[in-house]
Amino acid sequence: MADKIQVCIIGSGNWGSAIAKIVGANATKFPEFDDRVNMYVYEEMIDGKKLTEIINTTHENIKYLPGHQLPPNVVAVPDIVQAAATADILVFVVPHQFVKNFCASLLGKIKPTAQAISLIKGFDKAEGGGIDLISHIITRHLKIPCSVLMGANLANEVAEGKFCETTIGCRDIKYGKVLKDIFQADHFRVSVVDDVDATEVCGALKNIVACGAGFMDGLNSGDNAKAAVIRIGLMEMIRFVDIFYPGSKLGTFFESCGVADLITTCYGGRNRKVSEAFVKTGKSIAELEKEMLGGQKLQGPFTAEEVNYMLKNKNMEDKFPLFTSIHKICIGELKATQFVESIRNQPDHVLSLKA
Ligand SMILES: NC(=O)C1=CN([C@@H]2O[C@H](COP(=O)(O)OP(=O)(O)OC[C@H]3O[C@@H](n4cnc5c(N)ncnc54)[C@H](O)[C@@H]3O)[C@@H](O)[C@H]2O)C=CC1
Ligand SMILES: O=C(CO)COP(=O)(O)O
Repeated sequence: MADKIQVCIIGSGNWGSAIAKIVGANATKFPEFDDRVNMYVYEEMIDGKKLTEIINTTHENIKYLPGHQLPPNVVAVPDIVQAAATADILVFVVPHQFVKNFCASLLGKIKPTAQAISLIKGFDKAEGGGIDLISHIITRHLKIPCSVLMGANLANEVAEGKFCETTIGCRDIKYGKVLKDIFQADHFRVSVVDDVDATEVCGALKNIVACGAGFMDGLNSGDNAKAAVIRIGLMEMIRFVDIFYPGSKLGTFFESCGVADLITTCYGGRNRKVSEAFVKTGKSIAELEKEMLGGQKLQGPFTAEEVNYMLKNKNMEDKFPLFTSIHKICIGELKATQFVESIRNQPDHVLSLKA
């Protein structure tokens, strides 16, 4: 057993639970993997019962992915160190605001040979006025390599077995093959690329654009206006990568992590849904997140804030009018009705990214 690859999933929200269905099934299907997959669950009480106990007896995460059976070899563990201690692959899938705390708990407690993969869409503020990629935070804190998996992957649809594609960004081709084995399914098709940073940045930035799409829906501005937000959003995503992650490839935007994720999130995602309600109800985003998402977390407004923190520090807000106005609308500095006006004039930009 000891020579088999052990996988641990860190996180058990909507996406964490959906991906556990695939990872759990693949762990039993391929002989190189240990059957048992530990899933770290942030413990909470539901109707007087521990969520971990509910998952381990009913094999259903009744709070974050109700109505779906997890494979019985996926074992819910409330102690993160115990869950991860012997793992060879650590799958990070928690809302991005919590990742640093989890890394701190794991420091020095994991196998030094372990590898990580982040499914987390978001950034963190870095010292000195910039932003950090989540995979870089994981690598820096835990001193292990970290790949990423990003794509047009609304969790409920993936859990229902509906077809989609995804992108794994991995610098080591041999290891990319192992990751493909543990994540790919008939309905979940994996492409592996080596453009890791751009893959991750796409996943984070599209959540900001989805808020803009939701504002347009809330304003009843029509499909053309929403399409304009998606197009301008894509251009700002490309510009962002071009400026801050030079050497990335334009082709990455045509993978699932790019255009496809942008489209699905702008139509079917939580960020879109809550942003529409924000415009229609006048309630705050935090209030609506609580009311509408049953404990699930929004990433877009935080990401908009993190990106704005960097753009402001670099005096570059005017190069990214869509990202900037979405942030300002989220924090109440700009009215949603001023959204169109704020994105009417787009800056010129000559790309240096190559296919
Ligand atoms: N849900 C989706 O359709 C997709 C989500 N993602 C990304 O995956 C990441 C995780 O998202 P989800 O699994 O959907 O999570 P979620 O949005 O369902 O969030 C709930 C999770 O947060 C945990 N949590 C709540 N409060 C906490 C606290 N104080 N400390 C630590 N953990 C706490 C809960 O235990 C639960 O596991 C995000 O970055 C998201 O953008 C990526 C693709 C699809
Ligand atoms: O990342 C997602 C789909 O790929 C989910 O987006 P939301 O967080 O907006 O639901």
